[in-house]
Amino acid sequence: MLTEFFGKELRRTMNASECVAGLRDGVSWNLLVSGYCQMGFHGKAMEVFHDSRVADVTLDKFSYASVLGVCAQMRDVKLGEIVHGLIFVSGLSVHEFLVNSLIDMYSKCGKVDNARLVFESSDNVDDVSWNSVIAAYVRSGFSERTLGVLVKMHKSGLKLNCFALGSVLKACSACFSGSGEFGRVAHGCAVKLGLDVDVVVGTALLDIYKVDVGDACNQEYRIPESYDDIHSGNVDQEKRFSAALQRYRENHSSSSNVRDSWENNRLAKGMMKFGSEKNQVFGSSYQYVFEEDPIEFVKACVDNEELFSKLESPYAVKEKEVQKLHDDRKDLPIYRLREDLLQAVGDHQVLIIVGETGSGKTTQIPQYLHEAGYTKHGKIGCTQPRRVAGMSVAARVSQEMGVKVGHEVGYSVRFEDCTLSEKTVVKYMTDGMLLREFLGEPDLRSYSVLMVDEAHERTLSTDILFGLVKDITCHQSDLKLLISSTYFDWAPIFRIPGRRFPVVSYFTTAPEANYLDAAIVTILKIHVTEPKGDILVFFTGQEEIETAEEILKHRTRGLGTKIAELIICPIYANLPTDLQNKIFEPTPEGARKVVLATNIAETSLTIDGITYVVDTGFCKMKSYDPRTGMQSLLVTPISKASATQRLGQAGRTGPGKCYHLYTAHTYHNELEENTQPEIQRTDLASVVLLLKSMGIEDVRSFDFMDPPADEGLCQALELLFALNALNKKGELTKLGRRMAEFPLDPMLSKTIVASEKYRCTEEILSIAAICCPLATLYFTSRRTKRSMLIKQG
Ligand SMILES: Nc1ncnc2c1ncn2[C@@H]1O[C@H](COP(=O)(O)OP(=O)(O)OP(=O)(O)O)[C@@H](O)[C@H]1O
Repeated sequence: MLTEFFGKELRRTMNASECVAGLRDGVSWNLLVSGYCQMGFHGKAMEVFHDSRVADVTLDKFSYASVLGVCAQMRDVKLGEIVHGLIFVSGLSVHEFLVNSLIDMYSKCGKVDNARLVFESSDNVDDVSWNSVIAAYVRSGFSERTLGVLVKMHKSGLKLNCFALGSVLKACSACFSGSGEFGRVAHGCAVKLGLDVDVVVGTALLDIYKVDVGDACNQEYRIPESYDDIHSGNVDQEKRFSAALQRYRENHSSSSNVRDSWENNRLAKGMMKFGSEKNQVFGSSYQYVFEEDPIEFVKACVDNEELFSKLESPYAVKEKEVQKLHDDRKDLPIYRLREDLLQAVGDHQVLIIVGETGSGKTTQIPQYLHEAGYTKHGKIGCTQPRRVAGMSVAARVSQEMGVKVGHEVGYSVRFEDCTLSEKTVVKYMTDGMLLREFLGEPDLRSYSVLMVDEAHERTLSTDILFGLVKDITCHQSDLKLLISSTYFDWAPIFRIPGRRFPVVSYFTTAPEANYLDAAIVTILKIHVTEPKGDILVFFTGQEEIETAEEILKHRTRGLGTKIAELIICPIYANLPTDLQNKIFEPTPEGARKVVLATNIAETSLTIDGITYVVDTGFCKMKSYDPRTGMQSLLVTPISKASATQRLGQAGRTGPGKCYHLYTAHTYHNELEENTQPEIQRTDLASVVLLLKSMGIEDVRSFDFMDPPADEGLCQALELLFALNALNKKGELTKLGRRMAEFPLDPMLSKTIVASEKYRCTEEILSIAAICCPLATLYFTSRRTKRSMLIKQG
């Protein structure tokens, strides 16, 4: 009734968007989709179907079946594949009802192999499925395969319907030219099932016998005489079947063996003869026997002439690349403000720069300053909270400047210094590395500009840096300090409005119970339904990333060639650099890359081609309990600032979409504005040791942006005293100075220094490397190891 009502309503309005505007629940969407399909308004049906996806409504199996019907009628296999993907993702592919619709759609669109795959990979097939796949084979002219399915079906005890039987008989006539036992079997079946009186079946039978009459080699088929009681008009099934069998037995003795006849038939088909049949062929006659299913070949390379005509000179390619980089730089929102920015930097010693993520702060500002001559009297240093960001930004900037990484543009991260002291003028580094430089060069004389990037992340090192550089700028008027962040307002602010590419944000309608599952479903949904573009997904850590990788591999393997290839690239801090770099490799044509990342990929990292971002809404955060002295990593909801950063990753190299796996209500009401500064949730012993080694005696009066709790500071002082790093007066001891040289927890530093005395330094170094929380040792998870062992048997 409702459908009817909707039908009338549709007829009246004929405007999907009007109807959609009023839709509230899944039932209405389903009615509307089915209604349009049934009434033959295919365009409208597809419009509503598309709108339902935008509204993130999951349709029911009937709607999907209707849409598949439309795809079949429109022969639109691309759309059919998308619907197939949606069905798979929504877990509806177990319904035999939809299996049959899929087989039908693929067969009508000429994708018989896909139809077969659906049929073979489904556990829930019924006689309709068998009949559908037979019809698919016949439609595509695969006569032998048809008969193969028929035999299997017969063995499974399932019944043919009249359409499928008609198809089978057609296949017999096409395949065997009337020579086969299959034809007789099929005819026998028709009689037994009472289907030989059906118009479709009858016509097919006539076809078989027509072929027979024309075939001089095979005289074995004859139309069975009437075996019904003509006078009474009764149809006697038993009699029909025994009559058909009798004919079969009569002819069987004279006929050649079925297998022989089949082989002869195949041989005759596969034999290629040259010249006229009557003429003598010179030399011995060659026979070429072709395989049943020809192997398809693809041209590996164009011929030389074609190749040379297409080949561009390497110089032309290089020029094009340079031109593109040049054009890309001009497209950035910051480009219009270049002169104003230089003016502002000239006018103010400290400047806060506020701009959307991806507007060009990190890559462009150091270049503008270099071009304006700021590097004549010192370097430009730019700090990053993470090493991978420091390395990749340096690579990008050196590319844009047309120089080698490590020469004019370099980077310095823990364990890797890629700079030349006499040549490097633009230096990207982690904030921790700049802190280390303070130890050797307390006034930072070698720098003319310092840019503290991503300051809103409030890492421990960034906070300490602030206190130190603020102090230096008071005495050194020629050192410029730029702070890139939306967080601060204690200095003049320079704003860069606009984002290079738009990003559409989506929230879930209800909270997700399991964000890992939700992320997997979202990835698969994007993969099968959305246009070209790579995906970046944020998880909290290595273990989660590995689990997601395993599940994704398992699920996509199950889909075989039905979907495009999905290349999975994990990235987390402990992954070796060469494996981390895989995320930057270009995605091959026709495939899609999905980067599974921790918040390592949240800032300053541009992965070319990322169009979709999936934000799970959580991250792992360091937490410290001063009472127990225990440090731990806790899974915590991210801040709004983090969510904005994550979203920004989708619009760096093109327009994008960001799927937040939490509700808009959660975003507006439950997420903190900013991440809590690390200094307030960490063990302060190493901070105090570092400050002491820099000559800051009264640590409590240091200009912290957000001072840590007194309790934490006292505990840190006590620990350093217990380790003999400080004396009774709170001054740094000789041992303390040596300990401060190590970028480690003071307890580990003390252990290493003490190992000298006990002559076990080598062993202690190994132990310290394992204990260090940021150890670059690469562990595979227990799960991966277990699966490797299972594979090895
Ligand atoms: N490796 C790269 N490949 C392609 N494009 C890049 C690359 N690095 C940077 N870009 C381009 O330069 C733009 C500016 O990047 P940049 O890191 O300077 O932005 P930002 O304003 O500092 O953002 P954020 O605050 O998130 O670091 C990017 O949006 C992107 O279009």
